[in-house]
Amino acid sequence: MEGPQPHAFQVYLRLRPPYNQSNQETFLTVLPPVPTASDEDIESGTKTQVTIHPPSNHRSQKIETFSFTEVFEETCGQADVFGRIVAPILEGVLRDGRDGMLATLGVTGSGKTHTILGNKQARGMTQMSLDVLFRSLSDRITLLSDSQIEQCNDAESEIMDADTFMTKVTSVVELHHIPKPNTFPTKPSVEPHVVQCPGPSSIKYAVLMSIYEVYNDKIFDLLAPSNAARRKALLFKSTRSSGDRKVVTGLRKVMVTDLYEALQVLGVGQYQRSHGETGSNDKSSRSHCFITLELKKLKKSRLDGSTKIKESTFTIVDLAGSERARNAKTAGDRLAEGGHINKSLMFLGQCLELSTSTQSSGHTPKIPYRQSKLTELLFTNSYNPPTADQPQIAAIVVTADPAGDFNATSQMLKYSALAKSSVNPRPPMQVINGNRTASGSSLFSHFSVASGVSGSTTDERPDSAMSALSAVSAVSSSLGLPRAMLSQDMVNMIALLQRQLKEADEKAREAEKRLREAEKKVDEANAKCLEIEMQVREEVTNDMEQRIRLMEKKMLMKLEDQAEKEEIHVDRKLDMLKRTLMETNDENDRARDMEIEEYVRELEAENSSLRNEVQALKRKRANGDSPLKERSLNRLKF
Ligand SMILES: Nc1ncnc2c1ncn2[C@@H]1O[C@H](COP(=O)(O)OP(=O)(O)OP(=O)(O)O)[C@@H](O)[C@H]1O
Repeated sequence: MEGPQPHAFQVYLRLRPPYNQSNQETFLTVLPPVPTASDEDIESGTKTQVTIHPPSNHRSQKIETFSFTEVFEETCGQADVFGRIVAPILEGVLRDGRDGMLATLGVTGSGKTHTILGNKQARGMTQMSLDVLFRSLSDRITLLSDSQIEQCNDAESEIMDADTFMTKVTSVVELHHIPKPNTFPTKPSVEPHVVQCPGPSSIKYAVLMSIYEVYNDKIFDLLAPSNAARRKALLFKSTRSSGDRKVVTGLRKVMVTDLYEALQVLGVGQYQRSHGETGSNDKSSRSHCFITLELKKLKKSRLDGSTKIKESTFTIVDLAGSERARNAKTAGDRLAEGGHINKSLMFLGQCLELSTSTQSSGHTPKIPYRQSKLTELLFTNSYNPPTADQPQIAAIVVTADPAGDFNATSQMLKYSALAKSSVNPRPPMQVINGNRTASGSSLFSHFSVASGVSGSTTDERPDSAMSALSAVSAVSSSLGLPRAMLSQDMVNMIALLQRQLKEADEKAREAEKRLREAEKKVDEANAKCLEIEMQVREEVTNDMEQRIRLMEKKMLMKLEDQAEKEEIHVDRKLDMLKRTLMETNDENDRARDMEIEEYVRELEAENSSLRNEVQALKRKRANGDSPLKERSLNRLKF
């Protein structure tokens, strides 16, 4: 079954300031507002184009120009980006009940996360959006009742208020990772952007916040904490109310009622997001993160008291950055993650390229967004399909580092720009006799322009055939002389030069055609290389996973073996101990027996001496001696 028609995006370019203030060489130049832009744009000075100049040692010296909805230069701050891009989207979500989406796309380290989440000093688009949202809704904010939850939840979501959520997560999420109010940056201010929500004050709003990530092409809930190894991937499917549009099911959604609660939930989501250190960024996002704010507009019917719920969603997406394994210096898990990231971004590139060419050409080709979870989510899930009276409001901010990786940045601009053109600069021609005087050079440039000798590959060039007559006129006016003052020799020479120029022009065109063909082949070869790189990455990943499983199995067997040996060893030791104990017991018994024998012997000796004594006494009595008397006499002796 065919899904809904995917949408197209407004595409902005944001350049990041240099990493350090030293004079780094940059390859991007922002062009002044162009006359082809609307009058309004020229007045407000909106810049929409950049050119990219390859480094001098690069294979191709083609200078390319890319057009965007607007280009934000290095000096633009978070407030500028918010005011120009995000505030209008929020206005559409809050005031008109439309769905909106904001995503950042770029090479790793180019400033995607900085734009979306800011840093310790400055807020990002998410914090500023939440601030505007709660300021605008102020006392209209409410919680959904149980029956309302049932009414609007058919995606198996687990909906709860912020207090319940915080008590559930504090046992899992380390407490110091949950932000405290005094740790939130409050700048830049969002003062001018409060939106007036239409309708009577009886209309209430509930805000549901969910955060999930696409990691290795699987969707994981970032608000449902669980052990990384046992994380359960969520399903992306159609539900009763979503029709043929798929939605992420089984998400935990938190009803937030103020900025503080929302920022705490955001903190938990960020704590659980997959990050890693790469050679290009010390805290690189290893997943695509989706922050979703669902606005439920509750309107009570005066007739039957029932509540009508209208929904609009604002989705903020922080995409992981594309990277070259060589630059990112990744290995193992990081390399496999990088493979998945690059693959999903390659599919996104294809879809974007097709959707922007659709915008400029007017026809609607099929966009292959079903190739990955990321493109499916970005192109269909984040909001309801557009209709004639409800066009989508979706923006992609492409972030670029003008002093970063030239190849990766140029590739990124190529597939995200709304329009592009290129110029192949040629080595400058020598003026006859090498005398390049001021008038000589202006004469030359006049020839070049008049005869269409420029490197442009666009269709600006007029027909290269120029009559000798007009060439003579052009030269005479360039020299500021009347035509009649030019000698016949000069006229002949101009005609000759003009013919040579025409031939050179044809040769140049031919060479240019061949160059374009060669470039096309190089592009195709690059795409093929990328595809092969993806395949190899996948094979390496699978191979590695298999090896790890095998190693785990071997290790397990070794451990079991070791445990068995340990057991036998312990048994033996026990036996020995028992024996020793028994032997010790025997020795003790023997000692005790000897003691008893000794004691018995002593007793027997005493017994026999007593018996002797008794015998002696008996004998004395028999002799008439009284032993008692003898004793008394003995006593008297003392
Ligand atoms: N416009 C900017 N102004 C000031 N600092 C910036 C800007 N953009 C990026 N940075 C800083 O550069 C560093 C890298 O930026 P960030 O993490 O946003 O890159 P990223 O594109 O999200 O990278 P990855 O894809 O690897 O996650 C951060 O320290 C960030 O604060």
